[in-house]
Amino acid sequence: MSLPTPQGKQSRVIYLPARGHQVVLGTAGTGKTVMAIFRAAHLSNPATPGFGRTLLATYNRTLVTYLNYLSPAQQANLTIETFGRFGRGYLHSRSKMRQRGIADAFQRRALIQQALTEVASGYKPHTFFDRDIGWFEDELAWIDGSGILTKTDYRAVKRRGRQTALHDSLREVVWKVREQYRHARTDKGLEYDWHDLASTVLTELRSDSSERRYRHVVIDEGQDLSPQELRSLAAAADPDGSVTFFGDYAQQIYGQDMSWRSCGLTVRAVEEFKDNYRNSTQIARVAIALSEMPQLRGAITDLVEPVAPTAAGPPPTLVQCADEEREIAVTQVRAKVLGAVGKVAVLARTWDDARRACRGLPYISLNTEMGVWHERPGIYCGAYHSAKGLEFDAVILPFCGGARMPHPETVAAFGPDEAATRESKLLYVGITRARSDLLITYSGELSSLLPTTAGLFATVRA
Ligand SMILES: Nc1ncnc2c1ncn2[C@@H]1O[C@H](COP(=O)(O)OP(=O)(O)OP(=O)(O)O)[C@@H](O)[C@H]1O
Repeated sequence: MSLPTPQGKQSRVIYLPARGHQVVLGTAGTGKTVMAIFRAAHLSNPATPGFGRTLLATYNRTLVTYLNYLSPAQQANLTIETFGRFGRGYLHSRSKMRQRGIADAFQRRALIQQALTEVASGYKPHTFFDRDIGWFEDELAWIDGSGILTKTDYRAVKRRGRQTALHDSLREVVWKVREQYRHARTDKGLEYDWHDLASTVLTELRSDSSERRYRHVVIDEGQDLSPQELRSLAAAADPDGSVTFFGDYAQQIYGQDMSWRSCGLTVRAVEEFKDNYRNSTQIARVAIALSEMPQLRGAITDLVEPVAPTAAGPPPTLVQCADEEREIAVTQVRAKVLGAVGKVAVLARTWDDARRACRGLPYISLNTEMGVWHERPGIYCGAYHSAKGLEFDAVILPFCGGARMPHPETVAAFGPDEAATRESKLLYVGITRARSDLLITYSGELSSLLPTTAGLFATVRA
């Protein structure tokens, strides 16, 4: 795989000082991942003054597979891994991690549900307890990801990103659920889950005066790591080394006014990438129109239409179908055609829907078990969130009717406004994965989250 030649600001970012903290921001397709790889290769190269062992960290395993594929050559000094793997390995090296000591997502959900039922039994019936379990999972993840360790701090903190503040008495309840959940989890021999691992990693690193394994840490897709994970990574780098954060801050889920300093980074200036090298002009226009819709206004800034060398492409197509079976048929016909000559991703809001759209097709699943990244033509299938950071020649997004987008579970958990913002960010990820072809299908009403500006799409009925 040959990486593109860095242009303009990109080259500068690779050669930023090998000491201190650096932040590089840019919207989709501006070359952050590629430059993160160049930067990590540079810092781990013995020819670089101040070189040293370098960790290139990101948030999911599919992305690690992709980064490994893109990396010019396996270098002895370079480790590419997820935050979770780094954290688990570090705690293991400090005798703070036993085999199978981390609750997986299913165990976590079941234990939170059980804790919620137990706590609710001590109160009079209240609609708060009827909230979707996803809301409680998300709130606990936010508490741990933010590094909130006491009830007092939780009650005092302003919950960013949430449109309606949670009443103090309800925070009391959430805290009880959290404590109950953690007791039940510990009773099962599960010391951690993937959300609270970072707090122990950070505490351990702060008291660990031994030499750091990594002189440099480079973080890709940093907006998807929690503040506590970022603090841990900053603490994991040698004080004489460097930390370089690449991310799309505009899409950060932990709130936009989270300061770098509070994430453990001391940053003097922020580098920004503005040129989109991935999407055709037509696809970028759809993404821009989406970012300007009320539910995302202000959340995604400075998105720009691509500059050369990206060519113009065919108009994105919006297909109105009689029903979902018809959507599947259209998706499959187009996936076969596009997948014969390039990489096509069929992405849906949930894994179930993605698999349903691809049933019977020969496809490669974008799941975290994907051990090898393929650059050959074919059909790739996954949920929107599994495609973060990746790119394809063509993207098909089935099931974009109003009944499925926003996802009803998200609406139930967070209410219509917050759900619209969250779900639009996922749509934004899906749309911006496409280099040249984009096809969206729906049945019933079109999702209100999608832009309908005249001329954005070629519209077809099937
Ligand atoms: N200077 C360049 N010249 C040509 N192509 C480039 C250049 N920089 C990046 N690209 C290409 O643009 C595409 C997007 O790059 P990359 O995946 O690094 O972007 P990103 O900012 O990480 O995007 P996202 O945040 O959406 O995942 C890739 O195909 C990459 O090879």
